[in-house]
Amino acid sequence: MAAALNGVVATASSMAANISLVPIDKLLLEQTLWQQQQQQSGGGVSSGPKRRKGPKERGVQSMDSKVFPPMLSDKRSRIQVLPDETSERVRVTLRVRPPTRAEQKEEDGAPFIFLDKEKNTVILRRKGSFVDFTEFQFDAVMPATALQVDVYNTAARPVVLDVLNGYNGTIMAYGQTGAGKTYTLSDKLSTWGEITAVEGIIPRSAAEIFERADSDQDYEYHVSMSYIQIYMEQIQDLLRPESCNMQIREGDNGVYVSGIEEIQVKSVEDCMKLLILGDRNRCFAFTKLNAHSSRSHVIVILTVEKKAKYQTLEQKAELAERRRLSSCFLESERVLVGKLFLVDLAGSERLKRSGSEGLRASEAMSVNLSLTCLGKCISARADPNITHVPFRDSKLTRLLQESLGGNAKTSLVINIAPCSEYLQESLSSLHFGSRAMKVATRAIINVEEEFRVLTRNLQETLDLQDEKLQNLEASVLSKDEQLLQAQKSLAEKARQVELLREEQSRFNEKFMEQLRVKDESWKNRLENVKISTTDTHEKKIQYLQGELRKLKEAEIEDNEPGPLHVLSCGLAKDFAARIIQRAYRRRYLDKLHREKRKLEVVAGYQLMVNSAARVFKGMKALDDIFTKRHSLRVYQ
Ligand SMILES: Nc1ncnc2c1ncn2[C@@H]1O[C@H](COP(=O)(O)OP(=O)(O)OP(=O)(O)O)[C@@H](O)[C@H]1O
Repeated sequence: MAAALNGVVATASSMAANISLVPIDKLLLEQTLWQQQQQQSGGGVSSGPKRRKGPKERGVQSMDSKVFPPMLSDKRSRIQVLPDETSERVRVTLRVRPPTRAEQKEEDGAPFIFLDKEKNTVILRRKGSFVDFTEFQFDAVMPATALQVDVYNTAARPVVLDVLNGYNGTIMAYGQTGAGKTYTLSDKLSTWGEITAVEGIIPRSAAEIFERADSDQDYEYHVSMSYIQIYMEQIQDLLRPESCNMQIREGDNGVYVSGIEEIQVKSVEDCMKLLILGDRNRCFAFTKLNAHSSRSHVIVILTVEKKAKYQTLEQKAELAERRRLSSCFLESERVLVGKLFLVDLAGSERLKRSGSEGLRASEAMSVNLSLTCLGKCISARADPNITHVPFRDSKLTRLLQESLGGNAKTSLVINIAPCSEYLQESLSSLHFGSRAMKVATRAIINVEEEFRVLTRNLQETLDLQDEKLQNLEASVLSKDEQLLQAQKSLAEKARQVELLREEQSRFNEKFMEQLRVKDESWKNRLENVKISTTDTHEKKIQYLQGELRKLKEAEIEDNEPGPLHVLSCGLAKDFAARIIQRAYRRRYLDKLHREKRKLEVVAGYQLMVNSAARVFKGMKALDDIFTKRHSLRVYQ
């Protein structure tokens, strides 16, 4: 067991189902490769808001003034106080962001937010008006001049200390876009792990945890970290960005994200590296209201396991013996498992103001929708008469179910902008914070026997494997189905081929028969070609020419669709038939031509004979004439 915990720690997790065995360096390397791939192909007091029309006004104070407008010290100004100040509930801190240069110019130095750090109250007053005001009271109010460390000490530190004692804790920043939520939680992360003045709640919490763990002589700590975002209602693991659209499951210890990566961290530096790594995959965008606006809700989860240290082998042996005797688990064998959720909510935004269009508008609408749902859950939790809380209406509320009045100590930081232009948005945030203060919580220390921690983690791993197996089985089934379909279509194709073959052999038979008939008819024709030997050559030639013409005519007729075409079941067959047919014709035509030529040669000989005869005859006549003349001369 100890060996297992020494090497790679199996962390208990109600949120995370996966035991991470991934060293940070390996993860960083994998992430870089993945990104390259992506580039190639990203208390005690509570108040309800009191809206009151004061009949008079007596001056204006600066924004961070400790002095209130006199009217508010009026006894008639009513502030609700929770009936039971010691009861556990969501703690709310208000933080006002310093004005930007543009805002400073616009406001003309006229304040509209008044804070009373003594009473922890805030008043919003309409610009130029001293009549309408709204007053809220929170657990703490932090002016624009408040340092990061002050905010951490007030809003976060108590929760972090509780987490170290085995409680679940949530620190959440809420407010309109550009109000300073990200600044409050995680601004200015340095890789070397040093906490500077500007570092936000997340690095400071991690630093506190490791500082305490290092100095604790009696307990050993195992810390692991997860980082997720909810973007357009899809959960993505920011440390494994390829894992998107992750599912939320419900186990014995509440809801958790199935398959989430939990990385063991051993120092603040490790945490910083993971935060920087996760931030690279976070969705930010430029809007008119914030140049670096978060388009998703992000949650950092730090799981702290704490168990008694066993220094020596003797101590371990003694422990084993005591366990054997008592047959139950001892206090010293128990593990405290505290989980810290650090939630940077995306800011609500009015599309008109932010000028978001297209995808940016869809993101804003998705964020607004989930924030509305969060508001509804808070309202339902704040009202004891309402029994149904619509946690399931959004992924955000489903995940934060325990933080909103369940087994968790929750601290909410309400961020508002300091200018009157955003009065409505600020009012809405303050109302939200005010309602949240009425949400009671019931945090308990999460103690688990060591073996249970492992068993549960193993069970969760098994669940995950089961799920993967089921998916595999489903995919195998679908492959089987595809195979069956392919086999069916193959059989059908084979049947068609068989039919075609039969048809082809039928055609071949008919075609051969046709050829035989043709052959016969050609033979007959040739046999009918009779030339009388007594005919003159001219007559023979005429006869043969006549035959030739007939043949040509017959050929033209044959070109028209005939029985061959009817029999044909395809172009190829038709083509083949034509070729054979033509070859036959050509053969017979050649034969006829040869006959004709022979006759012509014979006719040529005849002509030569005739002319030779004529020449011979002429010569004979000449001879006769000479003979006659010679004999006359001889006998005269
Ligand atoms: N207390 C502060 N001191 C100095 N600068 C601040 C403070 N709060 C916010 N800022 C600055 O104001 C700007 C907007 O803040 P931030 O990004 O934290 O707003 P946000 O509420 O997270 O907005 P979004 O919801 O759009 O992400 C940033 O430039 C940030 O540095």
